[in-house]
Amino acid sequence: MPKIIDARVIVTCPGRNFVTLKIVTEDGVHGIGDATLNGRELAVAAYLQEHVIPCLIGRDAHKIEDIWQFLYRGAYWRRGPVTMSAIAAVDVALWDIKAKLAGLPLYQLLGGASRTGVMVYGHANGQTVDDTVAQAIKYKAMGYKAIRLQTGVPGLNSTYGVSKDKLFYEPADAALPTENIWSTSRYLPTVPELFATARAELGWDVHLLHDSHHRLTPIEAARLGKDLEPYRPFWLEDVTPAENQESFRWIRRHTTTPLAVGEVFNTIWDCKQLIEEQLIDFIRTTIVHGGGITHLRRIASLADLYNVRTGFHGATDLSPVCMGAALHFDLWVPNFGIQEYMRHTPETDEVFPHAYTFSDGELHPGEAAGHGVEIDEDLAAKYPYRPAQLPVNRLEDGSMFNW
Ligand SMILES: O=C(O)C(=O)C[C@H](O)[C@H](O)CO
Ligand SMILES: [Mg+2]
Repeated sequence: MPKIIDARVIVTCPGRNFVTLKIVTEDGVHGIGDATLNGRELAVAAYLQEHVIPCLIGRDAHKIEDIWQFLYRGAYWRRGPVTMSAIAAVDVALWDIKAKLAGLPLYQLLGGASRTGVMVYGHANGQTVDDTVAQAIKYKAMGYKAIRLQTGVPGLNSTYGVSKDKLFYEPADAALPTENIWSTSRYLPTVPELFATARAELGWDVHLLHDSHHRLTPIEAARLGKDLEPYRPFWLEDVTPAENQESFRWIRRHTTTPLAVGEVFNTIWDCKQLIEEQLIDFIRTTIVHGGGITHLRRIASLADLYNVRTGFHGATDLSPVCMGAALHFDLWVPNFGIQEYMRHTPETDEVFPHAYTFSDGELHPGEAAGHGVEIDEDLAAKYPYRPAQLPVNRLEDGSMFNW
């Protein structure tokens, strides 16, 4: 058996913080998994170091399911983003080892390729509608078949999804949370205007997406969904906070705009009702925050029964290790929808050399054995951890609000 003899956590900050777990077996094979939880990186690192790694030493690396069950079912305190990100890191590192030992790219172990490439969406954003649409035109010229549109809101100093840099977006911008101001009434009219301009300039031969980032009430979300219907969005994302899954019944009653939810979910229990009642069209929970490949397989299989497709989260805070693993999953999963792709900085790409490639609007995980992503530990050590937290939102009268 490939016995686990070592496991360690590597924290590095090549532009932003990433937490990576490396597991090593007796015969020198290693696997890596992403454990990054934006703004809470060291909580996951400590959970791994103090509570998980001691339980891994001496185990058979091939027993992925048993180790997953040990860490999830065996634990009295289950679920939650810290726990499930730690479990995901172990799970992905073990799948990486298994595929390397088999000499196969990971997607082959899942069941083989179901498609030739993974359609991704890029991020066009700008301070104004015209800026955003100009960016979207550039994305289309780069070959993207799907583009997310986010624009500044007149009267608000900053808006979710609008960045200074045009290829990267990093909201965790300070050691203590930056305070932003939010106004739903200022925001709501901007999105239909953005989509009307985008369709006029880009035409209909491209998928358009938008993220409301958990800020609307169900009835406001229903209004926005209806207003966007003429422009046929691919999806409208995270319209309301999803702790209350029943809210989506209200939205569904009013609009045919497809809904995507779930980047903040951690287990199948967070989306069970949404999927079983067919209240959503795309599930966004991804490998690193959802317990790894082993658990995402269960979520995707449940979703498939109800015509819900995958649309994995892929912002810059999900490391190239998560992206690599997600792409193997995407290439295989029967009910694939789309994959988010926000490019990493060149510094990050150098720390995490990877086999995945972009061409013609699609990513491909490559044919390297394992998930195809490595970490250069010497280079990683040159970028020490920097405290950074996500922003918070207040309404114009000072009340705390969802970010
Ligand atoms: O990419 C998205 O859709 C997001 O909503 C990005 C999130 O704000 C980000 O990943 C938080 O860490
Ligand atoms: Mg989102």
